[in-house]
Amino acid sequence: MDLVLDLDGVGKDFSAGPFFARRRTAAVTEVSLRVHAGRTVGLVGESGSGKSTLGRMAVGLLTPDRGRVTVHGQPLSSLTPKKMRPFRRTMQMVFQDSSNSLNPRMTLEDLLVEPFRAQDLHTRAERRHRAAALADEVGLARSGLARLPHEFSGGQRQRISIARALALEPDLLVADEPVSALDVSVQAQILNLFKDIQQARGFAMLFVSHDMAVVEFISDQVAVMRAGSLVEFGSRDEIFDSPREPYTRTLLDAAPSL
Ligand SMILES: Nc1ncnc2c1ncn2[C@@H]1O[C@H](COP(=O)(O)OP(=O)(O)OP(=O)(O)O)[C@@H](O)[C@H]1O
Repeated sequence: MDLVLDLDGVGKDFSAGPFFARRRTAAVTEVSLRVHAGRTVGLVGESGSGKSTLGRMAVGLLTPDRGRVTVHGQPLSSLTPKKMRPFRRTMQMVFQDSSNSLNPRMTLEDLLVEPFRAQDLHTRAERRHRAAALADEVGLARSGLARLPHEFSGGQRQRISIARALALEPDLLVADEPVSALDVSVQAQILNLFKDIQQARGFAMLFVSHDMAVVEFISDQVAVMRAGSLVEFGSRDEIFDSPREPYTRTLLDAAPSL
């Protein structure tokens, strides 16, 4: 299978504490992890375990202090800022609060055209054509293309964010708690959408969530993080049916009934 994301011993330190006693602490100590095309790795662990930091390093939004991030054979550290710009298209991220960053004055069509404009791709007519196709793909009615973000529900706004992430045909999608802010019934719809678009497009996905039920539904493999380290990695069934680590068992026991 096609290897898309290869994290090799990556780590990241942050400065913490008051100015007179500042110290560097590791948010991520040293993590190695691979994600293949068409596959989803769920990333779980308690708050502060380093999941978001790892996700940001995977798409090049944060530079690791240790180790190497390779996407489709290309080590990100070897890319100059100029080369990074077109390469960034291949790695996209969807956040819990992505929809808050939608420009409130832009229509749905403008929002879906923007990724093409930013990369200077396609003619104006072609951009509009692609915007409409993206709306279809994520289940937004074309009749809504002239509407503004506040006219959509939270779930629909997350669909808009997903469509924008898909616009440039990424090989890797990092989703950081993308359904955590949504009602449970809407969560299921958005999770199904992630599955459908992955099946259709074949991108690799790293899916960060604190919710074990969500992770069980979406993942092929599961990575468990604790205090910046990877403590367990396995297939979904291994992790959920016969976890080796007591910490993984604690997470499962703490989860509401699956
Ligand atoms: N920009 C930053 N500056 C300083 N410290 C940071 C920064 N980002 C994260 N940290 C710290 O790094 C550690 C890991 O944070 P991270 O957000 O990656 O964890 P997480 O598992 O995603 O947690 P959560 O589920 O709460 O988001 C935490 O101790 C956090 O306080």
